[in-house]
Amino acid sequence: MRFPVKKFFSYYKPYLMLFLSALACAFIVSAVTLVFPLLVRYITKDVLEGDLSTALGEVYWIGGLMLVLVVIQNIGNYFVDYKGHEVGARMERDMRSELFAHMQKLSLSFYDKEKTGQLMSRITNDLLLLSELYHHGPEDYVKYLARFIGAFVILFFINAPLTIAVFCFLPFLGAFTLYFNKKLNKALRRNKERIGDVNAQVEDSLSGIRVVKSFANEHVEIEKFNRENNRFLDSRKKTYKAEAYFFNGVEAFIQLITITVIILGSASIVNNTLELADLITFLLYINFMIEPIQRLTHMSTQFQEGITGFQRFMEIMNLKPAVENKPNAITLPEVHGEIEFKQVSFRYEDHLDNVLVNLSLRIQPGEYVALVGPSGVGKTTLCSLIPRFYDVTDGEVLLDGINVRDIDLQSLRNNIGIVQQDVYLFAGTVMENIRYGNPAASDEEIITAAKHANAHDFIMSLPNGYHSEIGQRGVKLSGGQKQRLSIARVFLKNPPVL
Ligand SMILES: Nc1ncnc2c1ncn2[C@@H]1O[C@H](COP(=O)(O)OP(=O)(O)OP(=O)(O)O)[C@@H](O)[C@H]1O
Repeated sequence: MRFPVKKFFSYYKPYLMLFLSALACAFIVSAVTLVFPLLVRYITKDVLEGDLSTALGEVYWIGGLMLVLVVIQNIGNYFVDYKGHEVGARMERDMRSELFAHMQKLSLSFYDKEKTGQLMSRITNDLLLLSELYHHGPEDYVKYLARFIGAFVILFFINAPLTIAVFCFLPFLGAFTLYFNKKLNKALRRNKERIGDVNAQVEDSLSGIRVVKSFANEHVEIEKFNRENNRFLDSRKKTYKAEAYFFNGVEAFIQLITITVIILGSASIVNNTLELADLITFLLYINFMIEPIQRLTHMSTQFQEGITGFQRFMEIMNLKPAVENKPNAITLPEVHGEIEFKQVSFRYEDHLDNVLVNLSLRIQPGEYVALVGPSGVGKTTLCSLIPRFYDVTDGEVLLDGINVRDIDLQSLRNNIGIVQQDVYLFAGTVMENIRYGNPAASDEEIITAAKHANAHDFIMSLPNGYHSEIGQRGVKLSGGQKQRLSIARVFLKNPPVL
């Protein structure tokens, strides 16, 4: 996949002014920092080696100036830390909302394949790291590039040969960094997949906690979890190994540069081509040149983490829902409810066998139909084709004579109600769960729907009646009670096709 540069930067757009202000502050802070060694040089070279009777007064002045610079630096850093992070957090919020909205649009065939825990990991961890890159990345580049270039220019004017000697190390350091970047990218990507697996395992084990307990299989779940947890550890160990090589390699380069400066600088003093004050300044500025390179390692890790997070984000964003609206899809007028299957064949995936083959069936409005057959023969599958949870492989499904593929999805599904075999209720109150069938319904309508579903009596016996909390997935209700609520939910929707 080519890296979508335009898309990557598009998330800055709403916060451009704030972001640019933070960048400007980062630049000012760096520029101010560069002044300090120059002031030290001025004191050691010009003030203390000049007329000592006026020296102290001048030192006080310079000290005062340094204080002012410190204040500017701190205000700038405060703005960068606070507003810079805010920009990153806002972008992260936007992307998370976009990703969640996109996931909601993806078809069931996508969820058949993906693990919920993995998806949760993408939407939480990955974006967190990406937001770090979004605000720290450019800030760090501006900050350290300004320091690096500033220090290089100043050092060049102080002593060109010594500066060039230092500079000669940098291409090697660059090549070294590039080599490890690739390794780290791979390692960080693997880490993300592994933590996703851990999440998926937690999600699976905890969702099925009742089954786990009924089989007294806690040890099995612990074993499965530990397997994933250890795989994550192994993956992180590999990352740390690569990082340790990388960080220490860079450290060695830095020490080599410092030693070179000390030796060459001392030799230059002996040869009278450099003054001691200049060597001190040199050593002070060397840090300004080295620090960006030192940070480069951190920045490249941050960069890799952010970029892999973005790539994983785009992998989902680039997925098109398998079932989509056609251009100019029809919004249904009043629906009578005639359903026709015309020589329908269906398989869940290309490599799987057909579940339905050449099936034809017509259901008249007002007709009740029961499909009877062995388990797994395709009864649920057949029902799933009417609201287009999946599209037929061959043939067509018609609602009131219109191919369901030509109907606007929202309009189609608004006219169909389904009580699933596996009842799913949301955490919340009884009232909220029934209202899910029609968010605009009044309390009276909800109570009527509950009465029709034979749920009113048991609801009234709950401690808070319709306002009773039913727990995660309705755990506080019996199986039959859950089914009645889900029937009430569909009655409230009152669709032409049930
Ligand atoms: N999401 C899916 N992906 C792949 N295969 C599936 C999927 N859902 C169902 N199947 C397969 O399709 C076949 C038909 O399943 P379906 O759920 O329609 O059966 P059913 O007749 O409703 O069974 P039951 O009476 O047991 O509920 C089964 O062999 C099943 O394994």
